[in-house]
Amino acid sequence: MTQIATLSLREPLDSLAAGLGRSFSETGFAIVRDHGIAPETIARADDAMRAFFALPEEAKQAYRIAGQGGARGYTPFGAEHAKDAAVHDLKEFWHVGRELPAGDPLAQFMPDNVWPAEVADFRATSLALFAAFEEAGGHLLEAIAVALGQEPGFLAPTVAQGNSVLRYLHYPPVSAAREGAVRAAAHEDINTITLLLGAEEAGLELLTRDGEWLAVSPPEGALVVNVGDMLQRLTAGRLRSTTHRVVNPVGEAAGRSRYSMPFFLHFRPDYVIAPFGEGGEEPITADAYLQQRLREIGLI
Ligand SMILES: O=C(O)CCC(=O)C(=O)O
Ligand SMILES: [Fe+2]
Repeated sequence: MTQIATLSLREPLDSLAAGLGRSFSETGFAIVRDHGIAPETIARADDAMRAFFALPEEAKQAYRIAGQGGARGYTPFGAEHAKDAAVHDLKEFWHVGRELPAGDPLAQFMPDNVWPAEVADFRATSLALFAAFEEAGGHLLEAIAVALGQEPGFLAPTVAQGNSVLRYLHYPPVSAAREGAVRAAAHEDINTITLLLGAEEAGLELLTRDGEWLAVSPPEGALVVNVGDMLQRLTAGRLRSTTHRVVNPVGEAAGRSRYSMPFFLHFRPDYVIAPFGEGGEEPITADAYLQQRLREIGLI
């Protein structure tokens, strides 16, 4: 039976690399403990996120930014759908991006953040969580580089000033769900790697190589880490970007909201993803690839 490996970020780099490499080539996912993101930082972000989603619909809509593909601020219920899916996902979300210094040329790819005036702690706590995710992600990328037979620092320049996004996700109670719609339809993540907090609340499932859905149930506070399409492309498929979904709860849980916090760690927008290994696809910049994929999911 397929198992998702559980690893500790405090393990020596070689053993972390071996564990991640194996897990990412088998399931595309791993569970990571001791990730170093402070519980207080997570709790504060969780409070800020819940306070925002509890605002009246009109207040939230004020933070929807037209023409940006949901890159920053609020994206309402019913906007995003999985590639080729006929119905929209049952979720609303908020995106926080990197804060760039004034005049940075990468600003052409990365719009400014917006902040909800109604939630005092939102900005500070979100930026603290972004930084903590980025640090944990950097460590994971060192292990991934080693797993790929490279120096630990090999991937660091590819994500320096990367176009990473912190997503606060709210899936409302499903009693009013539309026919056939699920919280998040089967999809693959677009980015390099994803670090997810909050998946203790049931629903996340991955598709195994045998074509079976396997529930992902991390212990309290652990990270779920998965490979995205950009890393799969860079490694010519050696590391797998695995299809996953969030199914609707049944029974008593259907009346409850589900909240989660994925951090989509991205390459620099101008980084050229030139696959190493045999059978890779054409080189393409991370930004061109992102735009292509956002069109497919209805965000631009
Ligand atoms: O909410 C979750 O547990 C997963 C969300 C997800 O897969 C995504 O937003 O890409
Ligand atoms: Fe995902």
